Amino acid sequence: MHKDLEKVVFTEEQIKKRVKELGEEITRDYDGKEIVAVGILKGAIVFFADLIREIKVPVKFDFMAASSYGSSTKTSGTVRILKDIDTDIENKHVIIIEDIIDSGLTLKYLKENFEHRKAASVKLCAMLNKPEGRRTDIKGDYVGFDVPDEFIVGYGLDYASVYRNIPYIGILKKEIYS
Ligand SMILES: O=P(O)(O)OC[C@H]1O[C@H](OP(=O)(O)OP(=O)(O)O)[C@H](O)[C@@H]1O
Ligand code: HPA
Ligand SMILES: [Mg+2]
Repeated sequence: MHKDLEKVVFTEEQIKKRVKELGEEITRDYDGKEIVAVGILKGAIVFFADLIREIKVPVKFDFMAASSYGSSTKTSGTVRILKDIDTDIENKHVIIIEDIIDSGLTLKYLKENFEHRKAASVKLCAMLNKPEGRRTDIKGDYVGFDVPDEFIVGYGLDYASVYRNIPYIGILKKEIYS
């Protein structure tokens, strides 16, 4: 285990199995349709790359960069769009792909933004969900695992831009950020 982690919460094997199941569920739900998968940079990139290979209907990729945490473990409360998609999503079936739903502020903002662009449907897919962090009523349509109310890193999730390349998911030691 990485020396800065307090605990591993999901191993590489558990992640792989769950991602495959999510891909199968999405494949069933979108039978006969084409998906526009929008990955939210940077955190979602690892999950995005794994998930789209488990989806067996046609998938177009796009990316949006949003940031609300900066170098903190608490949300700033303001979602900044740093890069927009370049696909016209009008009448398209969009799945927004995220690493984690915590306060829910990022996804609430993005979902409303996408609906204004007249997508045929907008669903939310997140590898992790932290129910105790929630500050809005947003809910994921496809969720990998629930995590405890701790600061999580690995599998794309960072603290101050570090730890994204850890291939499993763990709890960061409090002494690292307090
Ligand atoms: O539900 P919320 O409280 O809004 O938190 C979730 C969002 O916060 C993190 O992104 P961050 O802003 O840290 O940017 P990053 O993806 O580049 O790390 C994470 O990747 C989600 O996008
Ligand atoms: O627990 C978390 N870890 C990393 N990034 C995050 N963004 C929201 N919550 C988290
Ligand atoms: Mg993010």
